[in-house]
Amino acid sequence: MVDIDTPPRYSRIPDPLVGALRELARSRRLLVALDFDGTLAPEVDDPAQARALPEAREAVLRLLRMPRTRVALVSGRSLASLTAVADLPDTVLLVGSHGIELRLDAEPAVSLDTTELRQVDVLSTVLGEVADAVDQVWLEPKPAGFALHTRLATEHNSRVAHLVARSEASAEIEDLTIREGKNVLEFSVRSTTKGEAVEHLRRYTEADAVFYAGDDVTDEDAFAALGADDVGLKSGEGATLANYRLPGPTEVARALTLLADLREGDVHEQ
Ligand SMILES: O=P(O)(O)OC[C@H]1O[C@H](O[C@H]2O[C@H](CO)[C@@H](O)[C@H](O)[C@H]2O)[C@H](O)[C@@H](O)[C@@H]1O
Repeated sequence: MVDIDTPPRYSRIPDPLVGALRELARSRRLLVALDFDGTLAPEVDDPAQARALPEAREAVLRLLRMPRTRVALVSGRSLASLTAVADLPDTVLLVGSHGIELRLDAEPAVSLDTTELRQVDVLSTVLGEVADAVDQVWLEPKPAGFALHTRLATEHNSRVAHLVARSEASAEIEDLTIREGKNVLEFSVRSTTKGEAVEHLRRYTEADAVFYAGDDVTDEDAFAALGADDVGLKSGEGATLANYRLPGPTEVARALTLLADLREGDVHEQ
């Protein structure tokens, strides 16, 4: 068994979270569901350059090799983008575009109907005009929509781009899903949430307990889907429904290492 009192490896993890992870590690079937940006990977200006911290990646790889343990990445990124930056074995379950795209032990599939395809075209035009007109604002395409990035724009330009994009896109498309994230406004012609994704993953993996870690507003839907036997961990600042919080990806990586250590001890004892 692991001696979790050994400093300094786990010293930055509060005792209540250590206790909760210890309980979680004893679950028969465990699902570890993780947001990517801001949770496994520190935020960077170019989304293509984001990478999980080495310690987080190592913990994920260890958890992936354990029996009765599944690991899922639950991201707002498109599946293609998530696959590229995550660079993990095929045994990881992937949820992209906030639940629209799934890769669960099989080939990914997402097919938009003709109305949705037309709406994506309209979005491309409307949001493309906003991105072209405002300095340092750019569009990231996704299968069912776009992310309007404003990280490098001035605060004023960012606000203007968000306002104009929101109002013009909503005027063109009824029931458009718009989500605000960190320096990003996300537009999708299909509505799903990370909460629905976690529920789906729970059923799919037949998990008795779920660990979910995330940093952004869209992760709150996932935290809301957790039950009494689950553990929700917020990475960084901001209001949250999660029952635990750590300052950022460095500490999340530490918590994942602890979970892997505890689970390794327990799965071999069971
Ligand atoms: O659900 P996530 O895995 O957290 O994905 C949310 C969005 O992440 C990416 O954008 C964010 O991270 C970028 C890289 O650090 C950063 O430059 C950007 O400002 C952040 O908003 C990604 O590009 C989006 O598609 C995701 O929806």
